[in-house]
Amino acid sequence: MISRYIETIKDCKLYTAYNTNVDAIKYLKDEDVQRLVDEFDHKEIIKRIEEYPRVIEEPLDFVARLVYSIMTGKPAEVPLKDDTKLNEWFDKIKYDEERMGGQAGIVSNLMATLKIDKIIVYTPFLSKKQSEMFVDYDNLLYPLVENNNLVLKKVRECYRDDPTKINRIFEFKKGLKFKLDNKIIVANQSTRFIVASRPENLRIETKEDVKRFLPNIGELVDCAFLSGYQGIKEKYSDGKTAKYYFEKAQEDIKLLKKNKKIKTHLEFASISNIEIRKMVVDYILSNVESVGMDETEIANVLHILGYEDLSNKILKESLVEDVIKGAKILLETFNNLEIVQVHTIYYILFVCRKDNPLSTKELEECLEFSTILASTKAKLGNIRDINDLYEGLKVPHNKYGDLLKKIAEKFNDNGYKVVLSPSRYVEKPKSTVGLGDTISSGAFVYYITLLKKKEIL
Ligand SMILES: Nc1ncnc2c1ncn2[C@@H]1O[C@H](COP(=O)(O)O)[C@@H](O)[C@H]1O
Ligand SMILES: O=P(O)(O)OC[C@H]1O[C@](O)(COP(=O)(O)O)[C@@H](O)[C@@H]1O
Ligand SMILES: [Mg+2]
Repeated sequence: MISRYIETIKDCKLYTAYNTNVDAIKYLKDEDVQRLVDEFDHKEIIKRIEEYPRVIEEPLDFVARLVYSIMTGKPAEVPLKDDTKLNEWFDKIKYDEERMGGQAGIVSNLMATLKIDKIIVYTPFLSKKQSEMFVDYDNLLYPLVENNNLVLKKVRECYRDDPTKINRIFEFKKGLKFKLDNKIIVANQSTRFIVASRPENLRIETKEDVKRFLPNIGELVDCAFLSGYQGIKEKYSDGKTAKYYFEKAQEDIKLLKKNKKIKTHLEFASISNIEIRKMVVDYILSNVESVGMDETEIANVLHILGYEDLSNKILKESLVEDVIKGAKILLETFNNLEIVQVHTIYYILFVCRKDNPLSTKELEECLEFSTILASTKAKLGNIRDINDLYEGLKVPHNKYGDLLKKIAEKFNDNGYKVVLSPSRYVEKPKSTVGLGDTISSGAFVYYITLLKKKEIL
């Protein structure tokens, strides 16, 4: 089974941009969280949770949002104010591990390890340390312009004198316990809380030299996996605005598709700034063929599109029926979209129009492959070799799987194909950061290669 999956994707050629960073990971234990909350007045933490800070401007904001994430069992990402003192406060924490982070970085390493034909990755910051986070395989290349020509080189040979962007990741396990204002808080889910650094001089863009060659890069690949737009700020000190960067990002997609109609995927992320979230929808979602997101993210998009009740219901009740309704709304709203992929703890879902060239069985195969990738990464912490996937395969589908599949099948009507694969849920995951990127890219690459085999690409 695994060898068949790997054989299927081996011809795929992928472009990915924009975000890479170093994830400094702290695996939180009960006593770490207790010590952290005890540094502050518990009543102040509770008050700050109610205020729901959308940027971490001081340590109390961080503690409040982390506690909220633990209480709700929901993954979250909150940007950190670009401030030296605040960074120093976070640097005092002893992290357990450093790893490749960012959608483009994670997807590059995963696909290079799975031995797909070619990955071209572009990222605006590429320090020596960052370049060394990439796996050292010949199928993973970086675009450079030399003597006015586009050249592709191994990423590790392409580093520049750039800063290294470090995100701090706080992983917590189901059952983690601490006391807040005399109440015991227990985590009902294992997940991660991301403190995302937002350096002022990091611009989510393709620099002019490489940008000129995007149509050539598009010709060299079958598809593009794009993400990192959550890192765009509303305003920069040099007067540039989010609008400026979103217009450029939209241009990039058009340039990639100029010479060859490649398929593009947007990987959504948790975007706390509502204006930026709206711009990702207006400029990017409206230009791609595929989108991947988690349950909270689809709820947030629906909110932007004016479906407040459905959005709130998804956030509160997590019903698969509502998520499917939401996915159909996205397909109705955006003609450009051909496939919507949503991942949650219990399932991974594809919703597409009835005329999608892949059969429901083929669509299910894409999802099945991605659940194995997710369970492997959750169990081992990382995928270092194709043979690791046998570990993921040993993890059974979760106990709600049959019920969820039956519900999803009911939505397979005249207009749509709805396909669901239950997750292979790892009870005690080694880590959870990057699982969403792993699932989405696995399903997307598999989808693309099946289209390619049918000569639709
Ligand atoms: N413990 C887990 N076992 C298998 N799959 C898991 C586990 N925890 C999370 N997942 C999957 O990963 C995504 C997370 O996606 P984000 O984009 O990072 O929120 C989750 O929806 C599950 O499908
Ligand atoms: O928003 P940023 O700063 O680009 O960072 C994105 C973050 O999301 C990740 O790519 C993980 O995403 P998922 O857990 O959703 O797969 C981290 O590695 C990274 O720290
Ligand atoms: Mg994600």
